[in-house]
Amino acid sequence: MRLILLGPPGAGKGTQAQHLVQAHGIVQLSTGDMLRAAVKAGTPVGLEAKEIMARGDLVPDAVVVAIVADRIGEPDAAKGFILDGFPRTVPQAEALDRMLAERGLALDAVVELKVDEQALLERVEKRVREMTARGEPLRADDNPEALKTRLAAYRAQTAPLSAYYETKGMLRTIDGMAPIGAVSAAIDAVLKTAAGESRSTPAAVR
Ligand SMILES: Nc1ncnc2c1ncn2[C@@H]1O[C@H](COP(=O)(O)OP(=O)(O)O)[C@@H](O)[C@H]1O
Repeated sequence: MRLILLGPPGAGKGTQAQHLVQAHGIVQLSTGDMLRAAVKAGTPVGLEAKEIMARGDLVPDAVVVAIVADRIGEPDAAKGFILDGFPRTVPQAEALDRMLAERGLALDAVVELKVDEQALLERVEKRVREMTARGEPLRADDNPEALKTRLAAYRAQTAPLSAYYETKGMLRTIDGMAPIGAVSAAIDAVLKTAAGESRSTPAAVR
């Protein structure tokens, strides 16, 4: 199974990706995690991304597209993957379509978590308070200023992806304000339908 999780920062993509990893035995590919690892390791990509990420802006498309193209070719991604944080722009979505087509692969679903903005701010503030209380290091972009920039980037560059996938008939929208378990159940229900649809498609028209 190959799917995309869409939703603004704090929508619960990471939490739901964890559930999907457990339930479906597929890997979570988080471009945010990959970029943070590159920053930590001080690789050329990390050096390029560091300041951009700390501000809350988007890393250039070419950089993330190259990372994802490499990553989906790894053996552990062969059974399927959840893309978390990618694509984030229409050009990234187009690049993803091309790289999947080249490999003869297709997406099963695009799942969008809908949440209201006030709740997002509260969720991110809560995450920061909890991490601070546990003595865990904060992310460089876990501050009010960078969060504002991340939300603005989401609205301007990522929100248009809903229409992009809606037009392709792939978008499934889920209420991300429901309790965690209810959101997971709703995602599972959507994926069952998506799997049923692809099974019922005759091989000849695939
Ligand atoms: N697909 C992407 N395109 C461009 N930049 C990205 C992408 N994925 C991650 N990033 C960079 O990494 C940062 C953190 O991403 P992520 O961990 O997904 O954060 P969140 O979902 O909490 O906003 C983003 O603000 C951006 O700078």
